Amino acid sequence: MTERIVVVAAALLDGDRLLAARRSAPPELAGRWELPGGKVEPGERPEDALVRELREELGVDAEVVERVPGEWPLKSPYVLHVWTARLRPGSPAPAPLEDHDALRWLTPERIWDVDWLDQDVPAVRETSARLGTRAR
Ligand SMILES: Nc1nc2c([nH]c(=O)n2[C@H]2C[C@H](O)[C@@H](COP(=O)(O)OP(=O)(O)OP(=O)(O)O)O2)c(=O)[nH]1
Repeated sequence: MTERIVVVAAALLDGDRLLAARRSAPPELAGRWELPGGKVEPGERPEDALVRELREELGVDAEVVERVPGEWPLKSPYVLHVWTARLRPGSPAPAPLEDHDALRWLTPERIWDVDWLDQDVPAVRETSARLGTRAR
């Protein structure tokens, strides 16, 4: 059985707005939008991996809030886990430092304005449904 590797991604929130990031690489993913994050390293807690990735990729100081239940398959052997997160007080604003060339804060009604990676669509749908439910 192939070992599966977890990619942790953030539903980074500012109030009801969600951050979307446009990939700049590799070529097959470039130009499409994703939830920022990356691979969990061996022995690393997923929450720590996410905080590390958000610092490296966006230059932010973030805290993880909670896991969005579910697991979505990516290109084998990767699977996607999503956690909600928010910026800590005093954090710099996100900037596309690595892997991305554009960022957008999306309000709930704008969530489908960007061209999400196909494999991210179910994860974004589940995340936005849960956020919508909680807000009501
Ligand atoms: N971060 C992230 N990666 C995703 C998403 N959807 C998706 O298919 N991927 C893929 C792209 C990559 O093949 C893999 C993780 O990529 P990554 O490039 O962000 O991870 P990383 O920073 O740890 O990678 P590396 O450059 O250090 O190897 O998962 C998503 O929403 N967020």
